[in-house]
Amino acid sequence: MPAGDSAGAEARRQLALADAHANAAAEARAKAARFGIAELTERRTAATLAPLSGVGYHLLADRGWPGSRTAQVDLVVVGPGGVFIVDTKAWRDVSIQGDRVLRGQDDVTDDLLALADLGYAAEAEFAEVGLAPGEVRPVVVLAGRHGINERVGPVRIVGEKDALRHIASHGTRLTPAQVDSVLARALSYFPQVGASPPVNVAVPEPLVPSPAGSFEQEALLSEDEVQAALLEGILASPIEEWMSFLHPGQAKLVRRSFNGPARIRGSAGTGKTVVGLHRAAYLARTRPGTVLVTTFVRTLPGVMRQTLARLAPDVVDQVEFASAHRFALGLLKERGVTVNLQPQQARNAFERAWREVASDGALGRSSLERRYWEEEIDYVLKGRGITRFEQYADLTRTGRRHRLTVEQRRAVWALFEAYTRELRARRVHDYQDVILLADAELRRQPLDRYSAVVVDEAQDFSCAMVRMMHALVRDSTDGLTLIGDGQQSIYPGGYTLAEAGVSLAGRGVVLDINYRNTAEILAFASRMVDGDEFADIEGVVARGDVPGNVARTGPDPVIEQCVNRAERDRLVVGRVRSVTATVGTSAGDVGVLCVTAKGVERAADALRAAGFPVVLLSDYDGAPVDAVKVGTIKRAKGLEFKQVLLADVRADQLAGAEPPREDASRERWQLLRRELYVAMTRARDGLWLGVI
Ligand SMILES: Nc1ncnc2c1ncn2[C@@H]1O[C@H](COP(=O)(O)OP(=O)(O)OP(=O)(O)O)[C@@H](O)[C@H]1O
Repeated sequence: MPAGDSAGAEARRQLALADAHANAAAEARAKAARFGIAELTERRTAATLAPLSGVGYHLLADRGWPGSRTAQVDLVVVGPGGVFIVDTKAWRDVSIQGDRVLRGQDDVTDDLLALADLGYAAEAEFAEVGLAPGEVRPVVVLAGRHGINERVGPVRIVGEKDALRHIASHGTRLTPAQVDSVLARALSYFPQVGASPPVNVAVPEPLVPSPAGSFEQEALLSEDEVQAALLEGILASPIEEWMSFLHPGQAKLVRRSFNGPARIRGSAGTGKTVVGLHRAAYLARTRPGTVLVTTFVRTLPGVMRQTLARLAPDVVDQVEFASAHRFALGLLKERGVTVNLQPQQARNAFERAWREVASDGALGRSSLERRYWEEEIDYVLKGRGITRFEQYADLTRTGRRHRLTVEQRRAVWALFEAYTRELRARRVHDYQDVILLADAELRRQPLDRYSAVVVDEAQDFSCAMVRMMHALVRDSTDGLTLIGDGQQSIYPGGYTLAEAGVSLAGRGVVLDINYRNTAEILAFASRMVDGDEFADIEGVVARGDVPGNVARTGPDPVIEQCVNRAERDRLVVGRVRSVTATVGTSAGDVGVLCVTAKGVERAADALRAAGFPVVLLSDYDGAPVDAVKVGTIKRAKGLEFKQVLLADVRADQLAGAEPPREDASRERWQLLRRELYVAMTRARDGLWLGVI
């Protein structure tokens, strides 16, 4: 080969090599630019959030993405406000429209899905130590942006300048010990990332330029802004422990999926409502639509709403709270169905029907009081929505101890017909009619508004109420959660879920740690229901759940024997005075509970006369108020107080008293004892009974 040819070939080879190097360099530069931007923005986010470490937060940077060999999590922040999984995005022309995120014209919502998925997985991981699911928050920080604070699905999107305030604003939700336990879990869950792989190119090792100088440019937040944001968080009123940190069993139950209606039960104070509220928040966060939380007592939903507003402020607007009747009335109004609820006129209608067809007949002559027959119609017939005698003729009257003859059933039916005629003639409805109308309306035209329904104190619901709630979600996955305790049933009659068309098929969970009462209070209260058998909604005769664990101890309950009512009033006032004199108990921590409305009136008058602020439970909406709460036991369902006083108990109603022999009286006696059990188990620290 001529010399000129060889020189030419070498020149081309060198040129080709130069091109290859140039291409490699261009590629490396482009890659470096991408990483450089990411590094820069991530560092800026870390720098922005760094002041949080002064108030108890830990910032874990560049941790491995669990389950991935290469992906990284920019920043995991663990502190008093919970866990924040932070991903920084250098997205410029980004806009948020409803539940979608757009970059220019492109929909990039799916880019957030990986972070959302990581959030779900991390929730499960941290539930193992008891962290409530809502305390794990995926956050996207938009580099260079400010004035943004939006939520897309479970992901919060904030501007770079808003990130510090956002995290600090969660205040103190975890104690230092809980932060430590979550941190330990985070350190193992988000693994440390190893060194980067060596640069693999056939060129001399490139010199890595120092991070872009612009990093130190203008501070994102001024010193004052940082201080203000941190202070706001520190001053935020602390939440109660169980709002963020649960028993691991509870935390896992909150997230557990059931492929149809499910039931959570457990004796008083075992955290059923707590789990129900967390579950409502969790369901609201993880699926579109509204979650309905419902219960029987009219005022309880308001109280629960107040609690959820502190527990899960991010989703409280996606959860609707309504008593069964409030819900039914709302539905009927929405559908244009006329309903005229007039409880007093309904009572008059019953009175008249009784006089006309029953007082001189089989019912009037029986040994049972009129009230028994009234309840038969109210709970056994209308509570189920029975409309034909054949349905009643051989009905198993669950929970009704007294057997009825065929003649008596016929007489009940005649009374029922007469009562119904009277109601129609007056154009009025009773409480049960409201539910039956709504139930019928839902059958006529279903309602698809709710993704889930959580029923608390489900044992108070009638069969028709359960059917109505079930109709809202049918057998959908996690649609219906019934929470309750048959031992706390205080209304006559019963039914089985099968009658309501609901099948649990084994989807039941029992909670068995009592968090509320001292062992002394619980032991005392349990004597009220010792050996009590009741008809459980799952169709079995149940004995009541007994908690396996009661964590706290305290003084024995106090029983004061009073000679008359005036003395009892004085002693009630004296007891309230002495418990509110102790450190840590104020008027708002005291509940004075009565069996009768008259008792409520007396106690409230006596306390007011002694200068105590009083709020009646019938007016209480859960907003913190430093006044003694006074009300009937029925109104106190689901509530709790540090100190409870029972102000109108009779000696013969207390433990040790012999149950009556006659079936109907025995049934009533047991209902009353369960009511007293409910009242006593409202007490966290102290229980007092004024007995005549
Ligand atoms: N994991 C927990 N850690 C600490 N306290 C808890 C926990 N779970 C529940 N509690 C406390 O126990 C109390 C009782 O819980 P909750 O009201 O949910 O019980 P419940 O089973 O619904 O009671 P009831 O049936 O008697 O109304 C709560 O107010 C809370 O103070």
